[in-house]
Amino acid sequence: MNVLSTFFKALVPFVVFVVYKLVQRAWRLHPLKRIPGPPSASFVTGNFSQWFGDGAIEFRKAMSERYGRVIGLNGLLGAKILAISDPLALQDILVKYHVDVFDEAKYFLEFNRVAIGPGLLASSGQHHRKQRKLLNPAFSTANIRRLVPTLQSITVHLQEILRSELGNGAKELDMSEYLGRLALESISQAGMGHSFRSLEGNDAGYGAALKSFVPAAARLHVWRLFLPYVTQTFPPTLLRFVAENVPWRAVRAVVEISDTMHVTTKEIWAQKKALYTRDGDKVMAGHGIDWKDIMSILIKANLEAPEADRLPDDELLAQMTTFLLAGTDTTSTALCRILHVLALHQDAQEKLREELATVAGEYGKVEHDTLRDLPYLEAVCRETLRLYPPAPLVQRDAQEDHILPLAHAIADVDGELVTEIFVPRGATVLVNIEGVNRDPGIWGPDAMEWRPERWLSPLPNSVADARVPGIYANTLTFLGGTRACIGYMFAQLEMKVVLSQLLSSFRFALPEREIIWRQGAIITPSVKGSDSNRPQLPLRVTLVK
Ligand code: HEM
Repeated sequence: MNVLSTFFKALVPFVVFVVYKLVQRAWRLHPLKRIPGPPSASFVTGNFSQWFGDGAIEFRKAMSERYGRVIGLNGLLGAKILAISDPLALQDILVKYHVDVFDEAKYFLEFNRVAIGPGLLASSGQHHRKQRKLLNPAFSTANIRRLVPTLQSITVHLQEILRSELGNGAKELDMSEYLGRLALESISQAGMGHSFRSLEGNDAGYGAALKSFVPAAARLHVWRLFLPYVTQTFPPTLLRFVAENVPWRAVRAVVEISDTMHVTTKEIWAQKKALYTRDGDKVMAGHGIDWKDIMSILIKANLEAPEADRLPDDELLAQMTTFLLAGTDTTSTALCRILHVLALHQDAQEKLREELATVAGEYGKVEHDTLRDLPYLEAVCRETLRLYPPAPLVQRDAQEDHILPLAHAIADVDGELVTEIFVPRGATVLVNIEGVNRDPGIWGPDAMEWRPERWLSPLPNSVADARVPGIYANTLTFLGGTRACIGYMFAQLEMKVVLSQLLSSFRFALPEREIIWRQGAIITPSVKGSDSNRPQLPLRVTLVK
């Protein structure tokens, strides 16, 4: 108890220091007040709850329509924030000045370092580049392609589970639950060559920890902002002791979850590394381990890399949980969205099924190259990921003063046209992924419509002219620049494998209850009126005759 009371006493000057820093920051960000945006809803949290809380999806849409490509929002304690979808400004933020000026927020990196370990989501600048240099080749087309049989057999397993649920009739099934389990099984087998038996509904250990990580982290949302100050001020052993004993369930939950994930990945890692170090390439042939997975590829790549490019074990180990965290809910919610739109657009669902029927084998399996080249499947995936990006925003913080150029002039609060914006050091910019993907100036007047056909004929010139700095289909869904999604090819492949097999076997239709979409860390499906935080996508499922 003594340690705790000393800690809380030491906290007083610390809190004063933090408040001073916040006020100083709000003052420095004063120039951003010239950018028009909605009035603040609260002095303490500004527009945060409107932008990220219930009703956020509609609020953001209304703000983009009203204020356009640069929106001046209110953040914590009156600090100004910009939400940006101007492609030229985004070139600066994501590509040109990413390493020197605009990086992930410090609190985000620090929280991930403490909770997940020193992986991609915890590293910045040149160090982040070094990690990507070693990791990128593991996600090459050739390596991802070798994972097709793994993904297909996981989907066959799901097909069998759904068939036995249905018997001979139709049934309402929560597809979010099944797709969540499938996404976890896919990334754990592809990422670590390990099954957590998620499809069987195994809800213990690593799988459970992974599922509860994001909600647990979200409960600490505002408090996470102070973490960089806390870790700079107090030694790690004291912080660990406090975190384990503090009467605050959310903190203790994060500690427990983080320990479970760390211990599990470490065991799998140690086993594989020992085998590889002993037997080298010969090990690929056996030991009952699937050596096609990303972890095995990385163990080999790291041991063979020149000394200067190698990463320490703890950094490689942390990537495993990073991949699983970043690749599970994003992919499952994207798949949920596709099934939902196909349930809304039965004609499109039928057209896709017809395209698949010409090429699908047993269980609806399609060869990799054929799957990649199916035009309507590609169009459905692109259009859904354009209109409904699972992660609609990401945050970047300016490390230095910077002048952002704009492709399209905006009027400031006095109605004066400006073609560049002064962004002071410490300012937060939100990369408005959704804003870019839905911009009628880029996509045309039907930008808000779900119309896969747009991808089957040449896109308007405005799409190429906009020079969106994204890695996927002129959108920002998987972002762009050095921090672009490392798993984007894997995610696309997984989505196509799953869709081809599920649509060959099942029809999906809307339930009686209304499905709505909610903003959390990512956008997830729910049922109107439900107070559950768990994603839900009840669809009426029938067997295809
Ligand atoms: C439809 C599915 C997916 C979407 C929409 C998506 C989207 C994104 C976005 C927007 C970012 C940038 C985040 C930021 O900078 O703050 C990102 C980063 C990342 N994604 Fe994905 N992702 C998906 C699937 C995956 C998969 C399957 C993996 C598995 C490996 C993955 C691994 C990562 C990692 C590790 C990063 C951090 C990259 C870095 O900082 O260098 N993602 N993703």
